[in-house]
Amino acid sequence: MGKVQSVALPSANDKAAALALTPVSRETEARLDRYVSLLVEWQAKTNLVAPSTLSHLWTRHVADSLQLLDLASSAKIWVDLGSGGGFPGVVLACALAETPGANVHLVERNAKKAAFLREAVRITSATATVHLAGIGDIVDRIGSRVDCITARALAPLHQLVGFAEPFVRSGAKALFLKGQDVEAELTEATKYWNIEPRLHSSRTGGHGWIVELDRIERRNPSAITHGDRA
Ligand SMILES: C[S@@+](CC[C@H](N)C(=O)[O-])C[C@H]1O[C@@H](n2cnc3c(N)ncnc32)[C@H](O)[C@@H]1O
Repeated sequence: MGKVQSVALPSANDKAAALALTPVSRETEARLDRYVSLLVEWQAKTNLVAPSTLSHLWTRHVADSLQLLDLASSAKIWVDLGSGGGFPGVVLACALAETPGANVHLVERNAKKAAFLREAVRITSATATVHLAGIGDIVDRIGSRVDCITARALAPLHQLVGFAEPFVRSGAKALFLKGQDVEAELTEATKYWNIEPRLHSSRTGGHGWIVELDRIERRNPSAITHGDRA
């Protein structure tokens, strides 16, 4: 007999706590409900989030993503790098679905995860474009009219800054969700880049930080090895 694994599903209490931290409209809540159900369904066959985080998915992942909206309240065109299971990109797309002209570009190189993202966009009717591609290949495809670029759990900060540089040079803001090692990552990043980061502590508690960047200039091009680029 095969072993039956019990999975702790997202709880109503967790959802209530998340929406108290980051309130949304009823329409957005309905879209997020559909997204979370789909994610739980797919999680059985594709690893979209760490299984240990499934029981507090709303606070750990959904609210973590939603908090970015207040830091770029007028942004309409977003690019989420390494979207994986859709954090923060699909959550942002659900919240922006009623905003005229809004679109979220979801960049993901893993075909299975990109398929999940397409299905999530379809069932939520969110306005988003899924790019099955490596980050280095999509800069030209997306074009320069980008208001905000995001990434979560993708790469060390100095690499993220490199990914974001062409967009920020054209006027976008970068918002990176980071963990407790943010100071060390900033120290490393400033070896390669002139940046003036603004740090926001995460509304969802823990040791999370959001790094906000409005300006990126390369400090010493020869210091960046080829392997740092996607
Ligand atoms: C650890 S997951 C994080 C996913 C999501 N952002 C989150 O916070 O839950 C990183 C994701 O980035 C994708 N990824 C890594 N490097 C990439 C690249 N160069 N281009 C596109 N996607 C990439 C991986 O396939 C993976 O799905």
